[in-house]
Amino acid sequence: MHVGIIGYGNMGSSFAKGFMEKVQVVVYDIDKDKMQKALEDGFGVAQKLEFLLKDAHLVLLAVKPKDAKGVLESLRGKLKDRVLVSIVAGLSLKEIESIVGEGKIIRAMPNLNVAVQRGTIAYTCNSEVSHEDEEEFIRVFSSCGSLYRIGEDLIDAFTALAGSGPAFVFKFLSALILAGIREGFSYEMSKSIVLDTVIGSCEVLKKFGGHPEEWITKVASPGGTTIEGIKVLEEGGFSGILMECVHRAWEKTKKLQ
Ligand SMILES: NC(=O)C1=CN([C@@H]2O[C@H](COP(=O)(O)OP(=O)(O)OC[C@H]3O[C@@H](n4cnc5c(N)ncnc54)[C@H](OP(=O)(O)O)[C@@H]3O)[C@@H](O)[C@H]2O)C=CC1
Ligand SMILES: O=C(O)[C@@H]1CCC=N1
Repeated sequence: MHVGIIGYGNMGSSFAKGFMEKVQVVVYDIDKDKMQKALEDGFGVAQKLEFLLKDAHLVLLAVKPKDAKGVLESLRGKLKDRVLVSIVAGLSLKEIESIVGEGKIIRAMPNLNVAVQRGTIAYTCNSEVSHEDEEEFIRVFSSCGSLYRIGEDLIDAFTALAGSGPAFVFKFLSALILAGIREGFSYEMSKSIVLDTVIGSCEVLKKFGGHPEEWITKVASPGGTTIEGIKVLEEGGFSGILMECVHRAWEKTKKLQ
C-alpha cells in the first residue's frame, strides 16, 4: 500500500517528504519537470492517474482550485475503497462528492509548515470515512504536523487563520527585520535576532500558557521602553488590521475558482 499524491507543487512535495518515513509515496503531476523532481527526490511516479490509484489507500489531492474539478472528474467512480484527502482551499465535501460520486472523502487544510513537519492541519470527514480510515489518515498525516478535527463550518476560517497564516507571519517577520536594520543591524543579524525572539516567545507561551496580554505586562516595565512601542501599535490599529486581514482571507475562500 502506498500514498498517492496528485500535484507535486509546494504542498504535494512537502507532504511527500513528511510521509516518506512512514509510507511509500507515488506521485502524479501533469508537469513533467515536477515528475522528474519527484523521481530525484526518491519517490515513485505514475505516468497516468489510473496507475497512481493502483495499490493506493490514501490519495492526496494537491492541485490548485482551478485544476481540482478536472482531476475529480477523472476520479469519478474510481475511488472505490480508497480515501481521497483534498487540501484544495474553498472546495467543500459536498462539491467533491457531487463530482466523484460516492466515496470516502477527507477535506483537510494544512499550511506550508508541513515542509518542516511542523504543519498545522485541520480536517473533516464525510460519513463514508470509517474509524479505521481516520486512524490511518492520522497515522500518516501526523508525520507532517499537528492535526485538528473540526467541523466543516470552520474549515474556511482555518484556511484564513492557519492555511494563509505563514504568509502573515512572514510579513510580520519581514517588518520586524526591517525595523532592526533601521536601528543599525545588518540584515543577517537582524533576521537571526528576530527569529530567535519570535521562536522563544512562542515557546514561552506554549510552555507556561496564559494570555499573551499577561506576558506583555511582564515585558513592559512601568514607564519603560516596551510600552512606548505598544502604544504605537495600538494607535496604528495593529489588532484590528490583523483581524481584518484574516477576515478578508476568509471571505475570499467563498470565491475561489
Ligand atoms: N500553498 C499553500 O501554502 C497552501 C495551499 N493549499 C492548497 O493546496 C493546493 C495546492 O497548492 P500548491 O501546492 O501551492 O500548488 P502548486 O501550483 O505549487 O502545485 C500544484 C501542482 O499540481 C499540478 N497540476 C495541475 N493540474 C494537474 C492535474 N490535472 N493533474 C496533476 N497535477 C496537476 C501543477 O502543475 P502546473 O504548475 O503545470 O499547473 C503543480 O505542479 C491548492 O488547492 C491550495 O488551495 C492549502 C494550504 C496551504
Ligand atoms: O492562498 C491560498 O489560496 C492558499 C490557501 C491557504 C494558503 N494558500
